[in-house]
Amino acid sequence: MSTVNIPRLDLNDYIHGTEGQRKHFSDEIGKAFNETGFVTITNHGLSKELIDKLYEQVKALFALPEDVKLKYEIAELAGQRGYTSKGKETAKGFKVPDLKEFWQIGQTVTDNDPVKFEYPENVHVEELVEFNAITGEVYQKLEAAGKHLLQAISVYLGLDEHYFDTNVHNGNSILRTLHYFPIEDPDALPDDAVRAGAHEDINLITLLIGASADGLELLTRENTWFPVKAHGEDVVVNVGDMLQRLTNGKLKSTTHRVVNPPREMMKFSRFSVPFFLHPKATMDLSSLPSTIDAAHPKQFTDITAGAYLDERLREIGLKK
Ligand SMILES: O=C(O)CCC(=O)C(=O)O
Ligand SMILES: [Fe+2]
Repeated sequence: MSTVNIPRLDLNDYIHGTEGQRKHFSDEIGKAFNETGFVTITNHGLSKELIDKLYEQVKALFALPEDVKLKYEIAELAGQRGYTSKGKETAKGFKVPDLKEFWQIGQTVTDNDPVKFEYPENVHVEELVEFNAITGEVYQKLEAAGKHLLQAISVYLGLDEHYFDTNVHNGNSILRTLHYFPIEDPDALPDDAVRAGAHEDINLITLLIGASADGLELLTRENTWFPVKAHGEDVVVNVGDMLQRLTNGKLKSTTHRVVNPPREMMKFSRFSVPFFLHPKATMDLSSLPSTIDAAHPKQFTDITAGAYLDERLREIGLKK
């Protein structure tokens, strides 16, 4: 099995570091995103206490009776807010849906930005008094960490450090809390049913809490699957398709999946919480001219973030 280098980087080095530490951080994240598309991050701004509280809430949410959860599955929202039940999302190219249920939380605009009229309201979980406040706090902290990461990436790409700032401010990011449910009868599973089928993320970058649980794997350039492991509370960050398009493939949106556990572990749940960092719908994802030359011809058609998201949600079955 080939080994993959997923560097562990300290976000403090970028936010509060010396010029040398900041440059080192930008170089390392850029190099990793160019090679494997994945890094792990420490000092991301989420305390262990907040992460523990988050998981308490997430476990309580999915433990609610099915009929209560179904109250919060609202077809017009295409899974973008509230609950999405088992069997709804199917990775592109797969026939059998993923073995998961999830809940999504979106942007809260607190200033006068007219974009607020474009976003649906978040869905409030009446049964859990702390759920919305805690997930809201996690959303803000991951968004803040994500903005710093994009600044470091901008420097690596030779752009202004604040290139992404205005598009990410009040962007269409999504916090997804995920439950891979227990499989009571593994023999009854269709052959190709998995927790999360091989896919690439749609957005700019993804920040994932909970990758310390087994199961997440990335596809190497040699076409082998490699397990992604994170220490304790580290956040795993990977490139999504929007950043890959913008950089004409210089930064790689790496295929990944969540495999089923060994048979004796099938009766246990797995939880994880990815934050999909999206820009505003109006952001132009046309590849940067600096990433196109004779050796790297233009690979993607020009499209805005909003139109691209729409296309992708239809492909995975969330939007009709
Ligand atoms: O659950 C995980 O570890 C990863 C989930 C994931 O890749 C996704 O939801 O896009
Ligand atoms: Fe993913």
